[in-house]
Amino acid sequence: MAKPDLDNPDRIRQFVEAFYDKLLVDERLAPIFLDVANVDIREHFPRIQAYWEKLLLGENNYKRHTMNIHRQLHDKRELRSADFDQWLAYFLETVDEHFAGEKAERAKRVASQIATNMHKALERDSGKPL
Ligand code: HEM
Repeated sequence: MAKPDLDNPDRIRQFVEAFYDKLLVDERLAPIFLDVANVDIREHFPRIQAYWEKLLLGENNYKRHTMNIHRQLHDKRELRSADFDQWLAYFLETVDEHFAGEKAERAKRVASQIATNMHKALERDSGKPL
């Protein structure tokens, strides 16, 4: 059967759950979420969902400063090239495992672009390759 597209809030919620199933057991990335940032998943998930609803569905219920949040995180634990590569690999893998279509392609493109830009911005701030 054809995979669904990432085109409504319920599918975005399923995507976020499947993506974090990977992130939160990865030995490189899980400690960044659980120990460094000490995230409360009950607060974090709705924010990630709202973020992707904004980028994919044009909803306007996410109004936080994602770059500054990652800058603060980076000050506590440097976010390096290998971290971004692994984060993005799980993102692309999760989309491809469960979804297909125009929004699914858009999600992968946008995530790749933002990851690249975020990494470059952190490198610029720090004045060295990360
Ligand atoms: C090395 C790669 C990344 C790591 C390890 C990472 C880790 C984290 C962590 C630990 C938080 C929680 C921060 C906190 O609450 O203090 C967070 C928040 C978030 N991340 Fe990332 N992240 C990465 C890349 C990205 C990228 C590329 C995007 C976007 C495409 C993204 C989107 C978000 C969003 C939307 C939030 C929620 C911020 C909020 O509280 O409003 N992250 N990330």
